[in-house]
Amino acid sequence: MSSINIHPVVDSGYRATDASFSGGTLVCNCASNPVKVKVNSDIAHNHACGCTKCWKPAGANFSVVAVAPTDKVEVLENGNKLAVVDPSALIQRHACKECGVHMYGPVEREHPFQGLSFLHPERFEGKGWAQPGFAAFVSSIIESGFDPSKMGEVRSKLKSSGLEPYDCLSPGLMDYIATWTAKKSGALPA
Ligand SMILES: N[C@@H](CCC(=O)N[C@@H](CS)C(=O)NCC(=O)O)C(=O)O
Ligand SMILES: [Zn+2]
Ligand SMILES: [Zn+2]
Repeated sequence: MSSINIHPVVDSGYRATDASFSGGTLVCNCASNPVKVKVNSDIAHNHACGCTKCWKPAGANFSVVAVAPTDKVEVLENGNKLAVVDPSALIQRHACKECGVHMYGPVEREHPFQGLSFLHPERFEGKGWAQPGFAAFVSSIIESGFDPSKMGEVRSKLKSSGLEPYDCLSPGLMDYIATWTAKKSGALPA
C-alpha cells in the first residue's frame, strides 16, 4: 500500500511527553553557525498545515506549525542569517538564508493573531511539546503539485493519525477570527 508522507512528526506517531512544557530553543538545519531562537512559553494550536507558504521538511507534504506569544520569542544566535520570506504576507516568516528553515513568523498587523508568532516545534532541541491537533489547508497541497486524485487517501491518513482535515483552519479558529471581525465591524458588541 502506498504511504503518503504527511510529515515526520505525524508519520512517526509523535505524542507529547511533557504536559508542563514551557518552551525551549529552536535551531535551524545549518551544520555550522545555526540560527537559535529561544521561546520562553508553551506553544498553542499546534497543527499540520498544507499551505504553500509554511516551511515543510524535505519530502513532507505538510508543515507542522504552532504559535507562541511574540514577546516570548527572542533570537539568541546568528540572527544575521535571518530574512523575511515575504514582507507583504500576514505572517512575517523569518527564514534562515542558508538552510531555508523558517524560524519564527510574527503577526504584527492588526489581526486576530496579532502578537503571536508562528513556529515549527520540530525545530526545538528538546521534546515535550504538544502534538499537532488537526490539519489545516489540506486541499492546498495540490498547489505544490500533489496529485489531486490522492486527496481521499491523504484525508484518510490524517484522520487515522488523529488529525481532522480542514481546508481552512479548524472551526474553533475560524469562529475566533470571525468573532474578532464582527466585533471590529460592530456586527457584534465589542
Ligand atoms: N492556498 C494558499 C493558502 C495560503 C494561506 O492562506 N495560508 C494560511 C495558513 S499558514 C495563512 O494564514 N497564511 C497567512 C500568511 O501566509 O501570511 C496556499 O497554499 O498558498
Ligand atoms: Zn540555517
Ligand atoms: Zn500554512
